[in-house]
Amino acid sequence: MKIVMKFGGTSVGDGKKIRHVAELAKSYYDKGDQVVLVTSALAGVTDRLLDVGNDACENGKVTAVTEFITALKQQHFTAVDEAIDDESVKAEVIEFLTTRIDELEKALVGICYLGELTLRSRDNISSYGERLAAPIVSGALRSSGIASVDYTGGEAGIITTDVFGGAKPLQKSYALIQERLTPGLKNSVQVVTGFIGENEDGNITTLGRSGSDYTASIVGVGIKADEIWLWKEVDGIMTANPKIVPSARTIHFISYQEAMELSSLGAEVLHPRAIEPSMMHNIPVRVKSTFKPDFDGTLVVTENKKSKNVVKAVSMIKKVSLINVSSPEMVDSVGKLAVIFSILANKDVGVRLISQGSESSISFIVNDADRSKTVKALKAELGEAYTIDYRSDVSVVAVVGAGMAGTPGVAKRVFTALGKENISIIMISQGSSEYNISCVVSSAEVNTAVAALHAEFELDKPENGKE
Ligand SMILES: Nc1ncnc2c1ncn2[C@@H]1O[C@H](COP(=O)(O)OP(=O)(O)O)[C@@H](O)[C@H]1O
Ligand SMILES: N[C@@H](CC(=O)OP(=O)(O)O)C(=O)O
Repeated sequence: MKIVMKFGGTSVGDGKKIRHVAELAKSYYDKGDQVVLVTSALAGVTDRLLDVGNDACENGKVTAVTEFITALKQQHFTAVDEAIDDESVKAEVIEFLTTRIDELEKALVGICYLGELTLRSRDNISSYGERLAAPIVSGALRSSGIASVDYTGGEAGIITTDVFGGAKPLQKSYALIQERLTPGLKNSVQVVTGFIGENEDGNITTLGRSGSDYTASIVGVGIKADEIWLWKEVDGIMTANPKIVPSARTIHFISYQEAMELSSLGAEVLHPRAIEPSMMHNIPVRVKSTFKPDFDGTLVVTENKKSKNVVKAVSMIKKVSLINVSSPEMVDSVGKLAVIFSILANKDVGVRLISQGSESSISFIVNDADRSKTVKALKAELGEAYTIDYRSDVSVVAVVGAGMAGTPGVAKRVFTALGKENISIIMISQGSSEYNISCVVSSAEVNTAVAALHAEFELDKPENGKE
């Protein structure tokens, strides 16, 4: 089989874990599979890179950069030591990482002096996590006796739009990936950095936070993979986040559509865009646990396997704000909603949920990070005839499943289950696909809401009576 295997930050968290990842990939390669490996940065590194970049820009402290670089070097050199046995491979990788980290230090010091961090330089800085991880993973493979080369996303052929922080691959990427990666498929395991690509001018771009799943899907389409495997610290896509609901179960089959709804409604197990390229080319995506390689995990496929459960999973979105816009001017008028949403679009604000309670008001959910610019822009542009208010203490809880479409009574069960827990629903939204019902509740109650809905739809019981 031709498989793209993606390992997230938790799976490559340190040298021991990288060694395990290399062993896993080797075991499939030795069995005759053709494997391309996509790696994320070591857990937490991307966050730290973004923090140090912002700090360099705001405070300009070169000493803080030097301290960060020392720690980063130490972390990655320790990982090399733990993951790679062969001394000459070890020396090669250390030399390469040293050059790359020096380059990063210079960029950060530059930001300190300039006091400026453009979107382009932010992408460049945040790309270093993956650009430091890939050589270690590739080195661990070489050390175990497998030929391996590592590529940045751009080197592998991922050429993107110029939207720094949220770039998308251009159509030509797929042919480029095929051309560049196919020759090495038979006799090596090639390693590609997740999360990053480059624009047509050769500048590094990023595909959005947690974008390595998306990379795997893009590479999978490029090499015409049989399956794309996303290795995680969890058993697969589960009926709820197992950290919130310990009795959550693995969903064995889920459709592309359901998986997309689930991830865009907050299930961090999958990047919302990750499914898109694989769905367009009908490549199955498997979500598997690095701790249980023999467990099949979840298979995401076209077919909507109707399960006994109308609801397949419960998810939640935290760190969001509810914005209410109301005005008598909205009654009996055409185009007012277009004006409101154009204001948001001009400020680059994505809307996560919308609900219109009456003709004179509309409510929607945006990420917390966008709240203040949204409120400011709406107030400035809509004027005094409009009332704009917001709540920042809210979260979204959603039930998702294709079985909900056309099944009466699901909404009643959602409201009753939340009511029994005394949870008041601040806003309701349902997609026209009828694949989800989402409710905005207070953040203090969202975990209870998830657990209550999980219990109401009996998601802790084996589907169709068997595991
Ligand atoms: N429905 C869900 N099923 C499985 N995991 C979920 C779900 N919702 C949220 N999660 C969380 O998503 C994370 C996915 O695993 P992780 O290995 O961290 O992925 P990656 O490293 O690729 O980002 C887990 O921490 C898990 O708690
Ligand atoms: N390292 C990037 C990309 C990524 O996909 O990471 P992870 O697979 O650990 O979610 C991020 O933190 O956003």
